[in-house]
Parts: sequence; C-alpha cells; structure tokens
Amino acid sequence: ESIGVIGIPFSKGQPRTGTEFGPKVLRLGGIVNKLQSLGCHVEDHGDVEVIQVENDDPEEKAKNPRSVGQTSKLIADKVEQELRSEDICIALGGDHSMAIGTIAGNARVEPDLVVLWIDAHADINTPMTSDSGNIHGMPLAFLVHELESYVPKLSGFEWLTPCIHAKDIAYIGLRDVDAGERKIIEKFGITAFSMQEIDRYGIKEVVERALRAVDPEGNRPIHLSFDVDAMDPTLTPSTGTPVMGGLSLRETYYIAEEVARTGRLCMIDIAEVNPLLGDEKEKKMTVDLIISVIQRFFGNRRGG
Ligand SMILES: N[C@](CCCC[B-](O)(O)O)(CCN1CCCCC1)C(=O)O
Ligand SMILES: [Mn+2]
Ligand SMILES: [Mn+2]
Ligand SMILES: [Mn+2]
Repeated sequence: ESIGVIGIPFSKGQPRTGTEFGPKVLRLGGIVNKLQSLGCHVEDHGDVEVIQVENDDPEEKAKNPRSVGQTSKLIADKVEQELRSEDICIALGGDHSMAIGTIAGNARVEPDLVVLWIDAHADINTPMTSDSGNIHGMPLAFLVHELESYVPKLSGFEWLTPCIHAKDIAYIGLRDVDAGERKIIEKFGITAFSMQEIDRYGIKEVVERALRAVDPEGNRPIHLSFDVDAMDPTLTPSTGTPVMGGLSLRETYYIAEEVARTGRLCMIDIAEVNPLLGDEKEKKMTVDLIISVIQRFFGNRRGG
C-alpha cells in the first residue's frame, strides 16, 4: 500500500513548548526510510501550515481556540487531500488536538470510519468539563454527534461539524480519566478498555473486544489515534502528561500487529511527542520506540 506522511508541528492544544518539534525528531529518527525498508511506498508530504493567532483569548475556558480551530481546518483539508491519493496517511504530531483535524479530514473520505483511541487519557472533555482548558484534552468532544449540543461553537471552529458517533470509538490504555469524561463515556456507552481491563483480560482479548465492539462486521476503515503517553513512561518519557502503569512495549506491538492484520487501517496519528522533555537518552528512546511501534503497523512482524 502507498503511505503518505504529513507533519503537524503544533503545540497550542496544551501549555508545554516542544510538541511542535515532534515531526522533526521522528523524521530525524528515520521514520520514512525505515518504512521504505519494509517495502512500503512512502512519500513525505511535508508539514501542515500551523496558525498562531494574536491575542487568542480563552473562550468558555478553552485556551488558544482560534489557533487550534484554524489549524485544525488546515489539517483536515490536508488529510482529505492526502487520503484521496494515498492508501494510508501517518500524521506526525504535535499535541493531540491534531486529531480534530485528522479525524474530520479522514471522515470526508471515509465517512464510515471507526476510531481506536490509544491513550492514558480519554481526551473527551467539553470546554465546560475540562479542569485545564487545554484543548488536547477535548478533541473527541468536538467530533462526536451526541455531544454537539453540549459543546459551544468556539471561535475558529465554525468550519467543523461532528462526524463520528460515540459507538464508533474504542479506547485502549486509559488510566487517567476525569469525572466529566467518565460521565460522558457511561452516558453514551463508549467502548473503553483501561489498563485494569488489560490486566484482567490480557491484550489479546482487549484488542479483539475493542474491534468487535466498533466494527462487528469487520468491514469499516480504522483511524488509529496513538498518544505516546499510552505507553509506560519508562518507555516514552518525552511526553507532556505521563501517567505511570502504561502499556508495555509488547502490548503496544501487539495492538499494532493486530490492527495491521485487519488490512483496514487508513490513518494513524502519532501525538504528544515532546523532545524538550527528558534528557538526550530519554528523547532518543522515546523516538526509537515509537518508530519501532509504527513499523509494526506496516508488516514488520516480530516473527519475520
Ligand atoms: N484530562 C486532562 C489531561 C488531558 C491529556 C491530553 B492528552 O491525552 O492528549 O495528552 C487532565 C486534567 N487534569 C490535570 C490535573 C490533575 C487532574 C486531571 C485534561 O487536561 O483535560
Ligand atoms: Mn494522553
Ligand atoms: Mn453521522
Ligand atoms: Mn491524548
């Protein structure tokens, strides 16, 4: 299959400088040629233009709404364009607000897509339920039909309409979910496998149940949004909101290999890499392990 890589050097969905350098360090880590060496046809389509609006005052407590909203529109347009020419797109972020644009853009091409959200966090706060006002903790709230009446139309978001249903989402890796998010997950019956379920059932069972829940017929395109903080912080320390007790390398490889096996993966987000956090060794480990995970989505199987 043909793979298109785009960079999203963006950080305004959260307060810590550094996620704007995520695309750069993943490219320097060799992501493109490591995928080409697997026999994939990979093309790097450069970076999305990011918008930094002056005096971007908070709205409904959400921070940098205009910068995030206007950048998300450019992301959606770029992803839509990519997916009309490539089989698969990998978006290198950037903070997780990037998923507003990547999912909106993907849904224009694949309206029947399902979302696997691999993350320590649920990222489904509304501006009102958020305790931080950081939009990287809200992306799914802007995308889900069932939440439309709960989410105010922020400046910069005029272009966006919800494009997925709550039942189209499955979480894997949760271990830091806010009270408001818990209520939303329960109210709308969103499929959610926390680290506790992974310990109880094992990763094989969790992946099977997650896929069966969102795509019982096994025929829907998969958008996989990977927050590197889903992995244990001993593996990916260079990220802004680390939470102990995360996915092992083997569990993460297993998720990638099983999703690859469906043959229905259409888009991957790689979110929340922050190379300014941690020392050189931690940065290198974070980047190298993420690249090794990405390779597992594209046929690099442990069994050869
Ligand atoms: N839920 C949080 C974290 C969001 C992380 C975004 B991700 O997954 O893209 O990295 C946490 C809010 N809050 C922080 C202080 C302690 C209680 C939880 C929020 O800010 O909304
Ligand atoms: Mn997270
Ligand atoms: Mn719909
Ligand atoms: Mn996230």
